[in-house]
Amino acid sequence: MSEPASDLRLRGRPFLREVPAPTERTVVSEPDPRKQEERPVNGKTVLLDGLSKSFASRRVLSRLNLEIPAGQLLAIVGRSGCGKSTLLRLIAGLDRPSSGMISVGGAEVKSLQSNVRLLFQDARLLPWHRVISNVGIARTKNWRDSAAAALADVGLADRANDWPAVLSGGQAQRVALARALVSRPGVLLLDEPFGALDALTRMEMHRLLERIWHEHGFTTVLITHDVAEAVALADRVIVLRDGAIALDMPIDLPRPRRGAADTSAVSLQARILDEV
Ligand SMILES: Nc1ncnc2c1ncn2[C@@H]1O[C@H](COP(=O)(O)OP(=O)(O)OP(=O)(O)O)[C@@H](O)[C@H]1O
Repeated sequence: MSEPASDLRLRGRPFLREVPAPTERTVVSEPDPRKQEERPVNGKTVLLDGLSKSFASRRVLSRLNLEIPAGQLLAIVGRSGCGKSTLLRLIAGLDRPSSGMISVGGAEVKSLQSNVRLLFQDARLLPWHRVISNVGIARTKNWRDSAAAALADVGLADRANDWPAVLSGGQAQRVALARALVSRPGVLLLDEPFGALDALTRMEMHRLLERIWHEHGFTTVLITHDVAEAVALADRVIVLRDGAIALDMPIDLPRPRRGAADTSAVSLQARILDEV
């Protein structure tokens, strides 16, 4: 089937654009609803096929089958210890399944994937490198330019020469996000990335993630304990329980979303909580 002309045009767009001078306003700006259809397709499809994982005799994940289409923002919720981080580590290639298979963009995951990036609750910046060097840590060709563009994308161009120690928690997480974006990932895996942030910073980070995800089009898997966060951000929410998928629910709310002000969001949250 031939692709729509708009898709072809957008694929030609540079992934990390030069953006106007960063300000807090740039960072928290919401996606323009008029541009909802103009999404680039840079994401990779993630496929889990009969995926199981056990540690010694304890089975944590049991024959999971799941297709995450390219560019989708999927949230995974579930009780502590249900296997969320284990699943993310398997997708990233940090660990190997006990049985079954994972593929990213059609290629089986057998080791660490260069087009998959993982973000944790703590930013994990190297304290002996300045911010720009942390972002460009892979030292690819023209790393300084691409690191500066990624920092501008998260609204921190003016902090390039700071040390990580002087950043706030939210700023450090934005630097970690820039470091993930600089390699133009096909898949971004987020393991409770906003869990340690205060409520206002968390809301800012939600809008930042939504904008960047919308503009770049990578596939995103977000792990969260926070059902409201899952419904606010995701296209689809999965509940993991007893090593299996207990609920797989699309979130069809229009973007930008209004969070607590949206009564449909609240009823979706209640349905998810019933299954957790
Ligand atoms: N390397 C390991 N060796 C042995 N057991 C492990 C290992 N990693 C995870 N587990 C076990 O697998 C189960 C799932 O752990 P996991 O960290 O994936 O849960 P989680 O859903 O992410 O929990 P939380 O929400 O508390 O972070 C737990 O019982 C944990 O003890």
